Amino acid sequence: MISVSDALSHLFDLVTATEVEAVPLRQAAGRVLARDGVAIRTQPPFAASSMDGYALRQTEVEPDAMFKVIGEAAAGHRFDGVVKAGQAVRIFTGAPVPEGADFVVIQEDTTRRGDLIMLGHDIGPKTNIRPAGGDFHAGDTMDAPRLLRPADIALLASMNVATVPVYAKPRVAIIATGDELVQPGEVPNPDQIIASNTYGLAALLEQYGAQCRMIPIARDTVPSLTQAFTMAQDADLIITIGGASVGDHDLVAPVAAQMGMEQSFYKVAMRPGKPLMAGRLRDVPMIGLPGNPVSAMVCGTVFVVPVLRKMLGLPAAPAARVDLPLGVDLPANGPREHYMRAMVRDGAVLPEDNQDSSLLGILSRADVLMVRPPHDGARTAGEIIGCIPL
Ligand SMILES: Nc1nc2c(c(=O)[nH]1)N[C@H]1C(S)=C(S)[C@@H](COP(=O)(O)OP(=O)(O)OC[C@H]3O[C@@H](n4cnc5c(N)ncnc54)[C@H](O)[C@@H]3O)O[C@H]1N2
Ligand code: MOO
Repeated sequence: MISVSDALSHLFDLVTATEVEAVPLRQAAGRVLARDGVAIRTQPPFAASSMDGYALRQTEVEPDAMFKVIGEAAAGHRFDGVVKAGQAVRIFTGAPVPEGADFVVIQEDTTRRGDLIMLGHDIGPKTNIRPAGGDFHAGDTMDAPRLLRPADIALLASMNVATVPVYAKPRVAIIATGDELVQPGEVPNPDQIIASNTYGLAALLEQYGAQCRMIPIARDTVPSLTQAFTMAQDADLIITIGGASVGDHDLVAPVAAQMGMEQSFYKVAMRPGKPLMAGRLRDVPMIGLPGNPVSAMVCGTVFVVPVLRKMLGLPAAPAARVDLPLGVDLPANGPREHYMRAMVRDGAVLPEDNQDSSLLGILSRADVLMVRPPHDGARTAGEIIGCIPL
């Protein structure tokens, strides 16, 4: 058995970033920017008023000063003339500040009669002008790689980047295995159950940018599993679920081996998730997850999501953790790293009593996976422990 961190580095060695493709800005949210985004304009492109008011010369600002209004500047419509001594231009938020003016008095600080304005008494030093290029200049970049958030999309739009180079969504083929499985919505016979973790895993991976394809459930026979692997050969990553243990019907490893899989590792010192395997099947990276629903979902979170992030051009790194205080005392941990379903209440982390790896109800209720390192000693309430948010 290898450690979780060794398993993760072997997995990172199996994958590389996907191709780069160009997508319209509207489809770029949640994708990973693959090349630096370059501003093809300066924003704002001109000195712009930040308020509705009057543009004039700052040196002339004093209580009760009078100005003649000689024109108007609105957003999208500049005033073409020059503001001279004693003159002002009616201006609105977002409008270019006219030549000659270097100050905007907000309209609340003026009294207007006809084409004359008089200033009030409490005008501060703030110019109410946004300088040209205050946000960014042409040539400024958004650095890749970067997972594009909504604010990034707004910034790229403002830079006039309409087409965005992103890493292609990794195509992940998911193979559920087992005679006992039927799809949700089907009627199982008395000895059957519903395939669940396939659906949870697809949802998890798609949330992180994968494009998942569910291969029809492989039955516990060599031909059925061979057919499933063959159907998955055009994927960037093959995930199998179940059939990974040592039972007579656990055929994933033998069938993959028969088809030429180069195994990278089998078995990881973790709980749940011990019978994890990985390798390369005819050049396609493959990860074999244990069948227990919680084991598969935990391995999805701890291994597959970081692998996916690397395929999306992001740095190879384990799942992010937050440190939380323990809400209860804990006995010492055994030799395997334990990923415990836990709730967070009043800022403290409370592991569930029953950690059986078949119990999806407990996983669904959990807020975090609380991570206990191998051989971690007994802990007392209040001590800090690393947790992976779910
Ligand atoms: N003698 C031993 N037995 C087992 C060991 C061991 O070390 N020695 N390890 C146990 C551990 S830990 C795990 S985890 C499981 C892993 O088993 P498999 O990967 O071979 O998975 P299966 O046997 O196919 O299924 C286990 C369990 O999960 C259910 N299952 C499978 N696929 C799905 C699915 N897509 N959706 C919902 N449920 C699924 C399946 O019906 C079984 O109940 O092995 C232990 N045994
Ligand atoms: O590792 Mo199994 O995944 O403990 O249930």
